[in-house]
Amino acid sequence: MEWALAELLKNPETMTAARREFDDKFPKCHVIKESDLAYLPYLCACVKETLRLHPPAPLLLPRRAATDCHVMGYTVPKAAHVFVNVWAIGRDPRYWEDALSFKPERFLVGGSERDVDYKGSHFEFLPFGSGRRICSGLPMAVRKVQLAVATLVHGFDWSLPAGMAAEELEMDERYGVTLMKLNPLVVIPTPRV
Ligand code: HEM
Repeated sequence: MEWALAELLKNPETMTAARREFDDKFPKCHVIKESDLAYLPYLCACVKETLRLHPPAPLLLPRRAATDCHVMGYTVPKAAHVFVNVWAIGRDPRYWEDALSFKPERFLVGGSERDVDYKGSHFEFLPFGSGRRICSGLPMAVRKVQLAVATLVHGFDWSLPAGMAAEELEMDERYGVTLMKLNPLVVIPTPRV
């Protein structure tokens, strides 16, 4: 959620587009419910784009090779620990157009990645992993994050601390088991409803 808000603030045209989507479909005093998410494809694409650039588990969970195997010309010996760097895959320009830019529309109808979902069968996008150890909380996690981001975006105007321009907002990462912002996001909310 922190990364999503940071990206929306850093790319104000995406915040405006997400807002417009709400305002076109719901009255200002509307309290967003889970069932409303079906009408907010742009907001859902913002969450997807956030998870592409900032996967909370950047190396998934470690795997251990059950047998010697050969993958793309490399030999992986039996019992080797294997880490899948989904952070790097999500930013790889071989798989993503304009890979480092925050462009939610790539996941929408007409976008280059419109059919990519969370289920682990599109190997260029694996924020929840893949295969038999895929995140078992996936359906709940996606809905809850979408709902929380939607509520924050719809419910408040967000501004940066005095004098800070959107382009100055740093996106440095603290690398670890989970991928966090190096410096926590500082923003000023003003209720809209
Ligand atoms: C945005 C939120 C979340 C993200 C990005 C996420 C991501 C992940 C990832 C990448 C894995 C490892 C998958 C793999 O190595 O293939 C995982 C495993 C797991 N996650 Fe999540 N997760 C999230 C939320 C949740 C929630 C809310 C729950 C529980 C309600 C949950 C339960 C689990 C469990 C139990 C596993 C281990 C599955 C296994 O090893 O069989 N996760 N998650």
